[in-house]
Amino acid sequence: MTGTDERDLSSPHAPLLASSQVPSEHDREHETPASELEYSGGWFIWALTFSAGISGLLFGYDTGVISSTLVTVGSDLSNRTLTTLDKSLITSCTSLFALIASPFTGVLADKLGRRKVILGADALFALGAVVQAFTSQVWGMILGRSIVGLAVGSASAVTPLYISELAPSSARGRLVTILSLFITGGQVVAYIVGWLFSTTPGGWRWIVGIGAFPAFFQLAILVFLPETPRWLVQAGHDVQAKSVLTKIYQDCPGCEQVVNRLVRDISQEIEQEDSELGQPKSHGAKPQWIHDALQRGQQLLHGGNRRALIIAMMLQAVQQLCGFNSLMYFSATIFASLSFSSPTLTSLSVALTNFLFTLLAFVLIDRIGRRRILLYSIPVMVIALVLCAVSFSSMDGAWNSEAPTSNKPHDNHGSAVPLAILFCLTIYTAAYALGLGNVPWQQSELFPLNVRSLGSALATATNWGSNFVIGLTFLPLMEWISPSWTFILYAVVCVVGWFAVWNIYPEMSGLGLEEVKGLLADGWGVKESLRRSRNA
Ligand SMILES: O[C@H]1[C@H](O)[C@@H](O)[C@H](O)[C@@H](O)[C@H]1O
Repeated sequence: MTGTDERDLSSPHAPLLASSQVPSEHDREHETPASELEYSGGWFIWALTFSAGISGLLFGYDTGVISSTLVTVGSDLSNRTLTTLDKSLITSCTSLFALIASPFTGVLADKLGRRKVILGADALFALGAVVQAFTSQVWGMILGRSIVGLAVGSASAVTPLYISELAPSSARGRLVTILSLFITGGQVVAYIVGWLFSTTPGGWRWIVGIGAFPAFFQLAILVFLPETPRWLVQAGHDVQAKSVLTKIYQDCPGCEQVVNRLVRDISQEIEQEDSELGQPKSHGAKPQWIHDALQRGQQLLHGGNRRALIIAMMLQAVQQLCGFNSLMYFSATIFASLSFSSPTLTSLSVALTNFLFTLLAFVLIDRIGRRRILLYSIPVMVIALVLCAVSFSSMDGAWNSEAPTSNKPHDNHGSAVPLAILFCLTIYTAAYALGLGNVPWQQSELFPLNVRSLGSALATATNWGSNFVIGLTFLPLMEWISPSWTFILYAVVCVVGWFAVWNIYPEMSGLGLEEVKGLLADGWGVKESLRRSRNA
């Protein structure tokens, strides 16, 4: 770092622009706020989003791949057929380690930068894939899946943060949705690869090992990707921040003004946060980064930050507790029980629907808005779940998740009920993909810069905690309270989620990241956000 092109780190929030560059009052009045620009970003930001989105592909691939792995592994591990306990541990250790990794990711992303955490996640993705592909023991598989869990946890926390901090506000929704497209696309690829290798002896080693390739690819290209301007300003690298922003806004009319305005907004936000805090430094006992992390934790629990955290955690909890991943992990089991001739192919239809409707969400999200898309789509999920429950209740025989294929508890050949269930689950998946599947990943936009990565990380931990609960409880619930009541339970979660969204989730579409703070400062900001979006 050279003294001439960087701010003095000892006063990290000193005025950002050299005095000759500081605009006059008159200039400021005529500057266009970045949030009011109809600018969807040039090739640079799209290239960055696609490169970062590979993390989403890995996340989707590694979570989607488990169902086919479990059914093709045979007795290759520890020379025995997998027990139910083996299967549960192999499946759930990934969510558990993702849950453990995500809060630490927040601290690391602040200390080292967003980009380095993505690099670290890639290394873990590759290592986890290699360990799984070469192991011949059950514990080796659990170890590999746990390493992948650490990778998934950190990638899922840091990548939306990275993309939303780079994105121009009018395209932010769409750019973050690209991540969901990569996740759901990764799941489709995992189902297809699983199906292709299902009859090859030892094919499961390929299924899990293939996950290493995108990780290596991303590792190679990430070297060329920049850090986010917001992190750079916070770390005192202002000139680099400006040059990244200049590339992002290069095709935008009045680019220089917009960039100046943005840099000043970010730096003012940091200054204000520091002055609210009084910037006490750590003395003695605790290292500075622990001190900073604790301080951020305290800040997160106050006022608007606490509201942002509640919204982000609520959305992530509803995304998982609505039960969607029970389909992702066990749809083949469900369809086998319903006597479909090719359960894996039938479950591929769920993954495909999820992907295609995420694509539709990508087109619609910035136009319709996050809040509205949720308020429209969740009721459709409720209706589909209730109809699914009614269909299940009209079937004979009790559910048996231990041996759904051999015992065929539901002998329904010739009945229309399995098709009705497939139809309801497809509608449920489509509505989920339009709203809940992707909106919660817009979480970073809710938080001001100083608590953004910690807040996003805690929301991501909520996602993985709830994912773990669903993965662990779905099959027992189907047996204990019946399929109908299980789906009714998910419908109740959706209803509760709908009311929570209605009451506390303001419309974020089109707001600049620096404006959101004001919205949540004195309340949930729902009315104010609706007023603004009507006027926009
Ligand atoms: O956004 C994603 C997506 O909807 C996936 O299909 C699902 O498996 C994940 O849990 C979720 O976080």
